[in-house]
Amino acid sequence: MRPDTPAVAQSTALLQLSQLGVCYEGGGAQAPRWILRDVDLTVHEGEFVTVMGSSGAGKSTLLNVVAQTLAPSAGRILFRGRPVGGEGMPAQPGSGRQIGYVTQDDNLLPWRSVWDNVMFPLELAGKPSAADVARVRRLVEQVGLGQRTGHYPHQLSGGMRKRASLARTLAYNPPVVLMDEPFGALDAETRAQLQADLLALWASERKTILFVTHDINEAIALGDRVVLLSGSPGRVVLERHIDIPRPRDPESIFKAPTFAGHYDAIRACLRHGVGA
Ligand SMILES: Nc1ncnc2c1ncn2[C@@H]1O[C@H](COP(=O)(O)OP(=O)(O)OP(=O)(O)O)[C@@H](O)[C@H]1O
Repeated sequence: MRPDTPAVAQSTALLQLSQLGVCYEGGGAQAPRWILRDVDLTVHEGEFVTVMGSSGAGKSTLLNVVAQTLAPSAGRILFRGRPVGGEGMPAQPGSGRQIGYVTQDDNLLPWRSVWDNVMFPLELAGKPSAADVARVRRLVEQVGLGQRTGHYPHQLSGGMRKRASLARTLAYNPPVVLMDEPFGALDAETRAQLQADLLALWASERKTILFVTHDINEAIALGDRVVLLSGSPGRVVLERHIDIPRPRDPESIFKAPTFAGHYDAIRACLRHGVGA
């Protein structure tokens, strides 16, 4: 298999969101407000989907619903054909092994070393097996923290903290990984390196990824498909298949012959809120 290639054929629907809606109760005299409405989205096994949309379009809300930290007000989510929250599905992310969530904040425990942070979800689930420990050791190497396992979060750079957070999420081997602007606060060089490392991990770990970003270059460089939320309430207004061959180099993605077409279509849609 070529590196940086979706490991599983993208034909099996892993996640199916249909007619999904989220309505927040208004405080005091304020009326309830629909944030998302009629969101239909199918994510396939092994697919890397990047999610874009203007600020407040409901991207984090969408991830929260998929992660089950927030119950939808309408519609439903199927995971491998079964309703999320049903039998065999975890009640919360982290308590089961289906959906991992890398939030905007890394949420590393300051009193635990890198190794102990990464091992934490496995410890919560019981005594980690020798195979688990070996797997985590490999993961920590893969994210480039092999020499930092004894360091504490305050001794790490921003990029290293993101790497530790990613390794911790992958430690319990969830088939789906949700990532909410994980690289937003990093400098360009660190960001490009993390993007490349994430693509390599995605290929080797066979994950299905939903990745929120504000950066069009990042969305194109990483995604098999870019999904754009817009409107009030938010809904999917664009789904654009990214045909740029893999392996991709995020730093030079703009050199790909079809890059400009993708970029312009996404930017136009971000500006005007209609599908291109
Ligand atoms: N608990 C809540 N109660 C009421 N409104 C909320 C709540 N959480 C989020 N919202 C509102 O829902 C809308 C969508 O928020 P969300 O964080 O999903 O947007 P986003 O697209 O991720 O934005 P950003 O790009 O700025 O992170 C916003 O208007 C926000 O104020």
